[in-house]
Amino acid sequence: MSQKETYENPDLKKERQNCPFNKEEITNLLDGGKEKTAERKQLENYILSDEQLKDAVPMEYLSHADKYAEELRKACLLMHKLENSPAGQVPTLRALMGAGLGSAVLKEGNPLALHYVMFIPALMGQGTIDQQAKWLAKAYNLNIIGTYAQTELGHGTFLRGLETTATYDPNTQEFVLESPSLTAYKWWPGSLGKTANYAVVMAQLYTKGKCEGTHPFMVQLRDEETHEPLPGIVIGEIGPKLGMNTNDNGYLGFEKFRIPRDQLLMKHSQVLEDGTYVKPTNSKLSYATMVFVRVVVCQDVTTNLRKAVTIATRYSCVRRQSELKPGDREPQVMDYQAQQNKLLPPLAATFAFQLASDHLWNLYNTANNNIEQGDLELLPDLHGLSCALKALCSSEGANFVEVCRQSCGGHGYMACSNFPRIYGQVTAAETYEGENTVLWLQVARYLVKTRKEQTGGLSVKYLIGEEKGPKTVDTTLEGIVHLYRRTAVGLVDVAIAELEKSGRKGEAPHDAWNHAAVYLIKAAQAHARLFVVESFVNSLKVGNLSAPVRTVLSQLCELFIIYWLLERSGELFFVRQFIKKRLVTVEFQVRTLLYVKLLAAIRPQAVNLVDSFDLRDEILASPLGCWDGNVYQRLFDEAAKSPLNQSSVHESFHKYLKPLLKSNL
Ligand SMILES: CC(C)(COP(=O)(O)OP(=O)(O)OC[C@H]1O[C@@H](n2cnc3c(N)ncnc32)[C@H](O)[C@@H]1OP(=O)(O)O)[C@@H](O)C(=O)NCCC(=O)NCCSC(=O)CCCC(=O)O
Ligand SMILES: Cc1cc2nc3c(=O)[nH]c(=O)nc-3n(C[C@H](O)[C@H](O)[C@H](O)COP(=O)(O)OP(=O)(O)OC[C@H]3O[C@@H](n4cnc5c(N)ncnc54)[C@H](O)[C@@H]3O)c2cc1C
Repeated sequence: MSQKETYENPDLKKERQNCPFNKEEITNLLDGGKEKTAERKQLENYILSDEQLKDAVPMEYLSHADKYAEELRKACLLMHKLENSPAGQVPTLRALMGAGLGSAVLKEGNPLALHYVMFIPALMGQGTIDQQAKWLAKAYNLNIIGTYAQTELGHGTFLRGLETTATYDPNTQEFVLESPSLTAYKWWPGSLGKTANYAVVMAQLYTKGKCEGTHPFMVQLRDEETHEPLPGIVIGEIGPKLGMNTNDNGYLGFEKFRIPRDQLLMKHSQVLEDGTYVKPTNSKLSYATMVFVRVVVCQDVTTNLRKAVTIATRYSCVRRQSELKPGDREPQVMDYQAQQNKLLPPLAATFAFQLASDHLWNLYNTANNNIEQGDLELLPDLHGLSCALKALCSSEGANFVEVCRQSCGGHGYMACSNFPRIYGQVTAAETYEGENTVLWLQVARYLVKTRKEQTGGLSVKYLIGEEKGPKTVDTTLEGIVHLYRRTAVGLVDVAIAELEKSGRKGEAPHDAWNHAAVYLIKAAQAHARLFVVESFVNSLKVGNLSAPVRTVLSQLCELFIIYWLLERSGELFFVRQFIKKRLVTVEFQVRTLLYVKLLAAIRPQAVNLVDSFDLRDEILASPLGCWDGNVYQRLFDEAAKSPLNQSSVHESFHKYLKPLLKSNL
């Protein structure tokens, strides 16, 4: 490992003995190759050895404003470090923006994140070549810092309802930006409060008296020298949140603010000098920046989940509690089947989510290249799959992180355990970039359409034609995947039947849709799960894995697939075959037996598996999860940092408590 200490907790030491597989092989697999692992380690050494990037005191003890200033200081320093990075600028940037290395330095959130995650992608995806030539170099050189300002106080989900207007004035060849009401104020964009001086602003485009829908505009918000908001721009920060508190999410209002015509980002649609509007080939192309971020979110949630699982697994092997066998030494809590039931499914999920995210990333790149050439064929499948996996990884991820926290008992509730921050980040992803329920309904729309019209992209091919495959209990991995497929098809058919029933009752399509929402969401979720389990199973068939690694990954795969099936066993009733043959009970019993066996089989490798994630202590940032397992000493050391422990009696005792004690109430 990268950081062997002199001390090693004896229980962890024992866990690490006789590992049947080569941990490095899994590390390389997750990094994308041996060279990538070496590059990552070199980069981590380069960044994490810099004393100026370390926190003098834990962030929790700083004020809201001081936290922001401190994270901004480090974020800027990180940008300077890019120049001499041994890994090169692009890979370094990627590592610094994610939940891995970046979060070791910027624990509370990166005030520059939106610039890289959305502003630059929006310029690239929405700007013409000329516009990119004008702005991109400045953005890459950090001469300007931008954000993506779409959501408003009154509307986030319903983009057609956005109120900010951009009205073309052909006399001056300018757009006039206006926030016509309080609810029209932009509200939420990251980096907007204090950091950004530019933004891609989504506004309703009006020209020749007609509204043409929401479009992206490049807008300067602050003076490039003084950083003061420009006249006509009202700007501020929205205040503390559940997490990500140094991302300075902000608000923004426009008071008849004018920008030149060529600051409408015109790659897909244009407004000519005389005000003539030129339509895009597909009106949803202006939503493309969101698609990109949904893809990235899946990867980020997976990294965060790996951190949570590593912390909880190591701690569970150090922690001894209660009595398993009467009279014996207290066992490691990991030896309770109940604890394995908590921690091994999220451990398996980290692999499942990574493989599915890799698949999505490849689809994104292919689809995006095609779109650049004017071929939009893959767009519906990309939209459907990115919505499905973003919603699935973030919602399951947040639940799993919470289970990891609970599995650490009281100590998991400490801020220093790092669970609050990890949870704050993962649960945010349930809401931003498309609220999950709303995304499930987008997925359902695609599924219903595919099933009814019998045409659709690769991820929904199974909905076309009659399903084939075994109809009885089949305990092979393929057999279980087939069960997932039949469940997904069954749920889509039930949702369609509901829609048709409402239609026959005379309900309008929008009402029928609303009244079938429960079924539609279930169908979308079953579809997303099918995709994840299929990716997991298929990826084990290929690849150059050694036999021991293949064995442990297959066990994790099987465990994960059965775990979900048992969690959702009620949904098996939607498989027609099962209602007739009453096979659900048999399924449930057979699978539970297998599941319990797998818990026991994987338990001895839990620490070795999380070790193979190769997450440095600085990235885990938790006394509970450190490699050496010196949990209690580290918790004590953390407590010593509390400002309340800097004196034996706090001054407030004399001010408040002593008078109360003496008051004879
Ligand atoms: C929910 C929808 C999709 C609804 O849009 P709509 O125009 O009303 O569309 P509809 O009538 O339901 O569907 C019409 C059609 O448009 C398609 N479509 C919808 N979105 C896309 C897309 N992105 N790509 C490709 N196609 C898309 C749909 O599939 C429909 O297709 P169809 O008619 O069925 O063939 C949309 O409004 C939306 O995406 N809302 C979510 C808002 C969101 O994601 N905001 C993100 C703000 S930025 C942020 O949060 C950054 C955080 C980052 C950080 O802090 O790190
Ligand atoms: C940490 C964080 C960072 C963010 N960063 C940015 C940013 O950088 N830029 C930016 O522009 N925005 C940003 N946002 C805003 C974010 O994208 C929106 O909050 C998100 O899209 C959800 O929209 P909303 O807040 O309007 O929720 P609402 O849509 O009001 O959701 C409220 C409830 O209504 C339900 N609902 C809404 N519509 C439907 C429907 N059609 N059918 C069924 N149920 C429905 C939802 O499921 C939810 O339960 C950020 C948000 C957060 C939390």
